[in-house]
Amino acid sequence: MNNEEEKEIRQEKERIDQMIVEIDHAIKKLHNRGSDVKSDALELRKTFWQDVTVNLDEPDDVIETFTSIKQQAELLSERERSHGQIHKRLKTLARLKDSPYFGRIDFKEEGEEVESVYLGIASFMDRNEEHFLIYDWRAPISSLYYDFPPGPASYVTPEGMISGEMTLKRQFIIRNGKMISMFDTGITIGDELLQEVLGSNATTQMKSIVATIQKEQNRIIRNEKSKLLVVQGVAGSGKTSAALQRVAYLLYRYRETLASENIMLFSPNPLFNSYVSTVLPELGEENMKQTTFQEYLDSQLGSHYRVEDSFSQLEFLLNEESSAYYHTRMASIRFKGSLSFKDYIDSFLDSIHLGGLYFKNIFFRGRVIVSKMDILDQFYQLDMKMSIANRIQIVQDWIIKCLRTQAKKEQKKSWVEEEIQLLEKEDYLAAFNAYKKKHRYKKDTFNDFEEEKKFLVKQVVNREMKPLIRSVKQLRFIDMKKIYQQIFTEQIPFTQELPAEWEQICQISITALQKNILSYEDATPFLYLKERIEGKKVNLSIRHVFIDEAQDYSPFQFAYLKELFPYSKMTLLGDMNQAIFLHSKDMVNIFQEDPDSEKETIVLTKSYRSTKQIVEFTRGLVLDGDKIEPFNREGRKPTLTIVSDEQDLKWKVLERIHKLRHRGYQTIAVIGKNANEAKQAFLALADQIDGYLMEKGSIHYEKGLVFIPAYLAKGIEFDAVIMYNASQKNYGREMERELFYTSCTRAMHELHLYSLGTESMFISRQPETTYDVLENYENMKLQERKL
Ligand SMILES: Nc1ncnc2c1ncn2[C@@H]1O[C@H](COP(=O)(O)OP(=O)(O)OP(=O)(O)O)[C@@H](O)[C@H]1O
Repeated sequence: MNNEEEKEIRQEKERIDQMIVEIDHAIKKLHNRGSDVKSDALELRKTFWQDVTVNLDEPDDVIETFTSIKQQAELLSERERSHGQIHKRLKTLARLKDSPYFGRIDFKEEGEEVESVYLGIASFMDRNEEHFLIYDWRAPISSLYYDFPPGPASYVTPEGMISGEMTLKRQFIIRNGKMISMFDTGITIGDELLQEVLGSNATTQMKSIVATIQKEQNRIIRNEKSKLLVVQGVAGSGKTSAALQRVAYLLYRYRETLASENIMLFSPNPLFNSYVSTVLPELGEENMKQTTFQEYLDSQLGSHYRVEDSFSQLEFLLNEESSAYYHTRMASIRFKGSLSFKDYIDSFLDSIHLGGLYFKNIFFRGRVIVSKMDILDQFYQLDMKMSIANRIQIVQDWIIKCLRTQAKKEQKKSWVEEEIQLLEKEDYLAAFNAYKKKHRYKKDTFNDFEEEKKFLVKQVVNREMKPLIRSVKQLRFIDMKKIYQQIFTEQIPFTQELPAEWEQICQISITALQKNILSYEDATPFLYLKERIEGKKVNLSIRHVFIDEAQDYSPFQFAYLKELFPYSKMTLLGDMNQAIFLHSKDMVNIFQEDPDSEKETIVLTKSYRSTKQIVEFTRGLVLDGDKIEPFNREGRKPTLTIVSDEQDLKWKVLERIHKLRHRGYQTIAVIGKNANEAKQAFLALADQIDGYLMEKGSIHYEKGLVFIPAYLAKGIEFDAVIMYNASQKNYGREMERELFYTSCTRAMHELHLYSLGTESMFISRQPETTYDVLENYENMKLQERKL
């Protein structure tokens, strides 16, 4: 190191020390303000009722009282809000104190002096609030750091483009307020830093990547224009990372108008939800709303139908090949996920304008009081030009009117008298309280016996009628199951071709519906039809929707989501090579070009997660793998161990786990092809070693050894992956390629494949140089030859 370099390091260290002093000062100041605001809020809460005038004598007084309470409540909530903001800022300052910044650029804007810009997770100003000591990584000027090497550079601000020259680009690793290392970088954002970050151990929670965002990823993060942003990225290319930093960016860029509750992330499973949940808080932002598509389906349909989940569908496809209706179901899944099926339902909807809706009788105390035929007549009497949903609305009002008329009639019936006699004391008291409320608490007793009786009669009838009215309001009088069933029983005029297996598809669909089962492939079409009849559901509060693992959505599901969030921008992230669900393969998928002019596609080809050796192996597993570029991080080659029986498998895997632990790896996954295999592996090893079994209900995972089915490992990563049985018997079908690839690409540092008998064709077709064959292999081959 020369003198100049030493001097630079010293100066940077001094600056960090100064920065810590400044941050400490800001923390102290804010702390004092926080205490004042907190005691203000506490005081306000204590004296809340002293400062409002409560007078309910006259209507005017009531209004005045109301206004005074409202004012007081607003004052209190304003104090509490600012206390919340102070608390949030204090947390950010604590993070800045630990690591004030991670980058520096010196930029000379045309015609200006050189300015040193330090980048951190949040901005920080000097005591006079005149200069930025640290710039937020999301500030317009910060994009220089991600987009350019030293040399000519420019960035976009709301006022226009600013050009100039970057004279220095530097990176820091600062922990506990002390500089650990510093590098000046060239073309990309420091290989050194990225090497260091990627070389560390996997964690059970995803980390933020703001210090090392790559140029292509930055395009995703800062994209503001596209209504539909499609990110196609290879495994481990940072799709999820980019999505989460994009959320943080949007929250910063539109902080006046956009809040975290206006952003929704659809993730592949609940485990993934918890995996990503710490990234935004780490960046000082609140988490966006998170859900899974399954959760959404369950919330809409789960209370009335047995909705099959996506994993059960996948398990069927993986395990039930011998089932009599396997091929029919495959065809059914394909067709029901397609836009043709959506068109088919639309044709059906056109036909039921004229006839074919089904309703249910409405019963009251065991008698039909509004018959399904009457409802049907009422519906079809209405003007055909009105939409179905509008007509349903009118019919609903009509039924409620009928129920109200019926309620009046019921009041005169003898059962009401009997019920009154049987009223429990509590029921009577409840009725009396309702009476008092109705008379604005001005009456302490019923006026006379007649009045009491009249009131109780009404109460008793209303009590019985209420649930009925509620269910009419929920449109439960529509017989949705029967209506949907017609899709499979009626001849529907349709110009496109139906699948060759249509007849059998109809049969299996009807059988399931009769058992009240909505298979996963039926759930979205059913919901679509239901909403077309009942009135479309749209969500207006969500402004940005993110769909991770988007390749696993069928075109039908995607079209449904687009209609559900008509005013949202969408970001889709996916990788066709990880399309584990049948409907997402070999058919038009949501990534394929469509003439949507507002759509922008960004392709990520570099894989950051795994070592170069693992990527060199995994890219051979997929068809267009030569486009996958490994990040240059060295590691061990993947290994293949062929074993002859279950016992051998158990001991070899156990030995491997011990070795991995010895090397310091803390998250190790034994990945099974399905839930059953993961469980078997767990049971086989449970008496020898501590580990967790992850099942589809699991919502988080801990450091250590996990046994997990491949589909649950989607989106997450481990230090080392052990594939429990990568045999040809287990992975011998072309349709299992993506599942195999997904499992292997979960590994960051080591990948070990075990095979009970001959290894899968996905392995044997790989160049031999990409993996090491261990132990028994030669013996096995010899035996095979002898046989
Ligand atoms: N720019 C980056 N700097 C540091 N780490 C990065 C960067 N980009 C990606 N990574 C790391 O690479 C790993 C994979 O990232 P991520 O999970 O976002 O990829 P993905 O494309 O969603 O993967 P998959 O589709 O395989 O689930 C993570 O550990 C992430 O932290």
